[in-house]
Amino acid sequence: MAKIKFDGDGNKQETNGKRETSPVKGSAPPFASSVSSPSKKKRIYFDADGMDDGIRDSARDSNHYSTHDSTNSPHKARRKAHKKVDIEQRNRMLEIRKQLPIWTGREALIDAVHNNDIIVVLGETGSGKTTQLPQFLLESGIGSGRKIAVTQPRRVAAVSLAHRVSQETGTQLGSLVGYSVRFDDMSWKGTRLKYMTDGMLMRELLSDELLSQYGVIVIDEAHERTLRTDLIIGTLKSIMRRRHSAALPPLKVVVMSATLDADKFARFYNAPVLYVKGRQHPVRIFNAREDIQDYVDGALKTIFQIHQTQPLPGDILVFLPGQEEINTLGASISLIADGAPLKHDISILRLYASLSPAQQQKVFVNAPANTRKIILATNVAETSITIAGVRHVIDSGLARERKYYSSHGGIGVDTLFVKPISKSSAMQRAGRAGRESAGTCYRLYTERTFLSLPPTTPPEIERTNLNFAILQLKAVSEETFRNFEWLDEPSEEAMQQAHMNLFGLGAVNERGEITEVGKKLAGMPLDPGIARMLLAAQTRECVGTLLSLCALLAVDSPIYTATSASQEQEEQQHTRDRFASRHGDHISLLHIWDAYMDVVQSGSTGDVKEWCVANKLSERTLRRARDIRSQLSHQCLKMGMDVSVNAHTQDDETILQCVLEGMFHNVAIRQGDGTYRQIVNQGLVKIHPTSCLLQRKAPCIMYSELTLTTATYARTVSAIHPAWLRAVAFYNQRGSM
Ligand SMILES: Nc1ncnc2c1ncn2[C@@H]1O[C@H](COP(=O)(O)OP(=O)(O)OP(=O)(O)O)[C@@H](O)[C@H]1O
Repeated sequence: MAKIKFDGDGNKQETNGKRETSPVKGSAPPFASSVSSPSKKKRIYFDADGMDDGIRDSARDSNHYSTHDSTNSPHKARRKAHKKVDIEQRNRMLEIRKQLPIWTGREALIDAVHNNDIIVVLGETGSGKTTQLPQFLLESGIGSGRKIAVTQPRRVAAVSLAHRVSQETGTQLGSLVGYSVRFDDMSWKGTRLKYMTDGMLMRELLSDELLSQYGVIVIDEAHERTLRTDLIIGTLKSIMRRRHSAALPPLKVVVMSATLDADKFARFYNAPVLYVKGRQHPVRIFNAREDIQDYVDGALKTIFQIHQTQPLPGDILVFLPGQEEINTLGASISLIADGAPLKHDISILRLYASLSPAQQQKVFVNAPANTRKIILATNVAETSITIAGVRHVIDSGLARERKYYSSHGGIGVDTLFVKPISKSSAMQRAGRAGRESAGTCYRLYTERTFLSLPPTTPPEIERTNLNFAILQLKAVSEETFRNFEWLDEPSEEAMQQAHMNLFGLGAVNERGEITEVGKKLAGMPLDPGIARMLLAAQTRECVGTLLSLCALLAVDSPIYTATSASQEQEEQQHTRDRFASRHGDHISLLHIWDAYMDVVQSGSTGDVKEWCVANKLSERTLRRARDIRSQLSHQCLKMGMDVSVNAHTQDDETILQCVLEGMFHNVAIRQGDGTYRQIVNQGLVKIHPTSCLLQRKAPCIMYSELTLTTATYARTVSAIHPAWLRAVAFYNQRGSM
């Protein structure tokens, strides 16, 4: 294997975004404890499908304690756990906490929150903001005995932080300290410190407009400017005012940011800024001598260069744009590792957004002795988290991003594409190697390329459609929508398009007011279009089937996709052919689902695994879809829907008509040259090669998403009858009356 050449004499370091030239400092602490004995022969471990572990079990148990659970005994158990504190552990962790830079500012921070309703904390990464500041507030009794919420843009961070802080407090996860993320709630009414995604706090607003159960809201990673964080920041301003007039105790707000964007938040809220100095261990940066086009291959070579030359302990974290690249690289690593003599065992783990929280948490489990963990991740691992043991980062410099293209007079489209990251992302990625000790970061791009990157990623509000945002604000109340102040005002055109989309879905009426349909759509933890499909299914009595389809659309494709081996590509094509429907990919997905559920219901866990392997399907993805389906089903039952699978209304065309009600704007008509023209903005799209409709020449198609690579490709495509479009327009608008 040819070696990758990196620039860097080992002196270049990056510490919290500052490039320095001092020599490497700090020494590595001993490796965290290992759990199994080393083998003579080198082994490869995988986060294989179906491989359950302790975390999975505890997550499963946690459902018994869910706040949604109406039985009493779990609450009793929680209450009991709530009172149990492992004093020894708490004291041991206290010594570690006291080493963090933020500890010296403890009193000043508590005073500042006492004396101000809002403060902005500008803290360097690694200073201890996220784990410590909420504990300081809890310990000081701020918040009138109400809960403290800490919002995170990403699920994996919310869950792992709650794990860490519950350890630090010596309590059981889900009792004093808990988390709440989409489709997974590990908290109860007695939880005082709740790490949650910004999206979950938005959802809580739907049932508690003034967030009356909270005394403090801490908004973490505010500089990431996700759409939901922006929505919370804007909404809190009016909530604070309205809590005063409702004679509720004041709501305290802490906005935490890692960059100089802090000034923007301070101006917005007219709030003081407090600075916390950070402590980041030095990270040596190595830039590639030339930009590496085949970054998967570049990452592969770099992994083995590190593995064969660097001592243990020292796990490797690789940043890639998406799941496809992760799967490709994972397969290549195991191929090479199978045939080559390795210095140590390796354990390959994956981390990306659509994995379940339990699957994501596997990356935090220590590797067995004499084993190097290789974690293949997307940008979900970029901020907030600490993966113990990681000393080396490999950065492809790329991320998959969703961007919304608006269009004059029509309805814009969401497109996924791979693009270079920002400088601040690159620095965050490098920083993951220096959380516990000195580390190294290998960039698969030149220093020149790094210097040409934009300083920050633009706020999500500038690259997303506003359907969700407007619907959520209106669902909280028209007053919330009217009083809402944007940190960055979206364009008038984007607002109009969102209103048009929502009108098309029947979510708002012609005066722009939210309808009953709109309120139902906002209440579902889904994109409004997907939620609309479920409502359509209610009318057509096929909710049970649509639930399965919506769950499948919420995860990645269960069919293994890209790997470079042509034999594997052929096998994947066989899988697609085996389950293919003449109607297209949506029904094909349901064919996979039905076959999978047959095996689940009749076979053992081993049978399911074997069946998935034999059919080239990801059991992990299907299991995740099953989890999501059961959560959605619970939600639909609460809304009074019949979720049974009704054999009489199961015909494929009825199901596709339901899908079309939520995706009416994702429709294209076939042209003479074989391409398709979108009906809403006249753009040209091609059917993705993985679609079973590729050869069918259907005159009219609908699709779930567009991907922009060498052309604009429609993915998850089905053939529809043009006459259905008229019926859909009628149904949706009838819903809005
Ligand atoms: N799960 C963990 N395992 C080991 N150490 C941890 C863990 N979580 C946090 N730490 C330690 O605590 C330090 C502070 O973490 P914390 O997340 O509070 O920092 P932060 O200031 O919020 O940084 P960031 O902005 O990067 O999230 C980390 O640098 C690390 O040394």
